[in-house]
Amino acid sequence: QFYSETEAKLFLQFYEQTAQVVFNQFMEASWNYVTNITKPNREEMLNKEMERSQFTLYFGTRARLFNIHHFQDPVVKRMLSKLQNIDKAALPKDELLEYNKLLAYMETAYSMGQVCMSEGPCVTLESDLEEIMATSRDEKELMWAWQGWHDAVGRQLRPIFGRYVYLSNKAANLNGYDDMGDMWRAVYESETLEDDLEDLFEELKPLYLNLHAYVRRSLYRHYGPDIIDLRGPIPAHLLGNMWAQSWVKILDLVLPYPKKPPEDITKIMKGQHWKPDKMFQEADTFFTSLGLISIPNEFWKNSMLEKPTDGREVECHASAWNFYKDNDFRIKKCTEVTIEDLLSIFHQMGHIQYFLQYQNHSILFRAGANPAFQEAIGLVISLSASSHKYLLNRGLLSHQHQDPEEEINFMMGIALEKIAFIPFSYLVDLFRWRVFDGTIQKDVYNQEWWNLRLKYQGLCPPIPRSEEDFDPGAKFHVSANVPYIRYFLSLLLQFQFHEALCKASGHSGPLHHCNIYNSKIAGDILENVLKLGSSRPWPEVLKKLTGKSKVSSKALMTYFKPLLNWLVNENVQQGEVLGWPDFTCSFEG
Ligand SMILES: C[C@H](NC(=O)O)C(=O)O
Ligand SMILES: [Zn+2]
Repeated sequence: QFYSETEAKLFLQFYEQTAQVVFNQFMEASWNYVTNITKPNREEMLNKEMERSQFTLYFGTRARLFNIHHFQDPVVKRMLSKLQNIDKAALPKDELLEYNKLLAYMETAYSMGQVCMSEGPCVTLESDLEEIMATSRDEKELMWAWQGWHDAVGRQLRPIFGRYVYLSNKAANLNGYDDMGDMWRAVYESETLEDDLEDLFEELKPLYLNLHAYVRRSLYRHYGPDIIDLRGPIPAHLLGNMWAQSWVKILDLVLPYPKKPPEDITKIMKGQHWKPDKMFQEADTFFTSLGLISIPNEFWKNSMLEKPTDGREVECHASAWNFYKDNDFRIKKCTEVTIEDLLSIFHQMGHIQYFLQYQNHSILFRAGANPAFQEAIGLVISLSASSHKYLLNRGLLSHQHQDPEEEINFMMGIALEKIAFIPFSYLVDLFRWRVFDGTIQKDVYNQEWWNLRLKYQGLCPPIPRSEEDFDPGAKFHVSANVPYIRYFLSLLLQFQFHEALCKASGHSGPLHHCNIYNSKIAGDILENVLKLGSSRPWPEVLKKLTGKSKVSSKALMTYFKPLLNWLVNENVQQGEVLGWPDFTCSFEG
């Protein structure tokens, strides 16, 4: 029999009270594990995960008894429909336990990954290998670090990834989805998501192709014709980053006006004796300057802001944590004193601000309007925080103004982070969606990964890869079962938000000059959006913020227009070929 709407409301209240306790205990156990990877902590985390799943199964099954189509109250309907997706808790107990062990194995293999020299010490990803990828200009050394990491981690995931896919899809089917990719996409509540994404990517393609051609020329000048084919893809180990997803660390190689190098902000931070705490305070000050909420004291007490030096094994990949309990929000980050880490802290603090703003909502609505909103908040603030105006008035730059050439150098720096990221943030889930829907079978996982890396990013593996390897597994989010399309969408949303907030704060002039620091008007608009959590459909929330309800590439294109003009002019002068008609990798001769 079906229950009335009144009974539904009582049911949801009961859920509310019990959920906080169960979720809090699970978060505590997970936190204890990733900040101290030991067997006992792993067991405890698996236990609490099982308890949470039992809880979700109990309430999810009962939520399905309500026939919400007859209900009037939209909030009750939205809450019940969220409750009805019970994700992996739908699996039979034994398979659920196997699945949780698989997930823990994959994420731990990544976090404990290291590369050992033929004789002597082993090095970890954060920050030894990332440091090499960022600073070495020796192709052979870069090859060693790249291959070492991809072999060490990817090959551990290869044998079990097929089973992970099978169990993921079974869980998705038990929730009424075709496969896990279908379930991941459902969170965006859009029938046309995949087409919209493809359209957006096509709109951004000219920007990426021009940057790719320009950077390829610079790398050609440094590494020569044996390594770089001016009509071909770029070897993936030369871009300053283990996954070639951000190219900021090779700015020195690609600087448009090398006679006017930007000031080294990392050096200035170190000269001013910045410490991780000060970096987090800096971000907190930005948020409070907008009239938003300051981070509570618990944050400082409970967070892990630096890599421990007591020998503990930890998961270094930065993340923000909600403990569903009075003001307990934390960040886990192996912070280094660098400008990149300062901006990454703005990103993580954006998550914390969202947690703070929606903490009085029903637990079912304590999420971003969609996952891309969660990622975009911190990025919007860091767009202002990376502006010349902000850095100057915070004493991190000393040159009073930027001449047109210095401005192009500045925009190149931002482009190496944002434009380089376009194809990578798009293809990671393009790959996984096809693995989940069976288009990509496990005997061709690696070559299909590299087909996408070639097609969208114009990259090649630095050395021949085989089906012994599993290179996508060398990326955190694949090992940690974290969807990725949210980063592609947040790339666009952050510029839409930035443009709207800049306009509201009274900014005039080029978008890349805008800094919303101290703007209470901008803060007020942002607060009204963040407070909603996931209680309203995200197009409605987007319209509240920007006046439009669709994700659009327009604001990003506006921001980079001056640089695109410069790039097109430069590429025409150099007679560059856009794209990679020679689509073979250099080692293929
Ligand atoms: C962009 C994404 N950021 C994050 O995980 O916080 C990444 O690191 O790949
Ligand atoms: Zn994030």
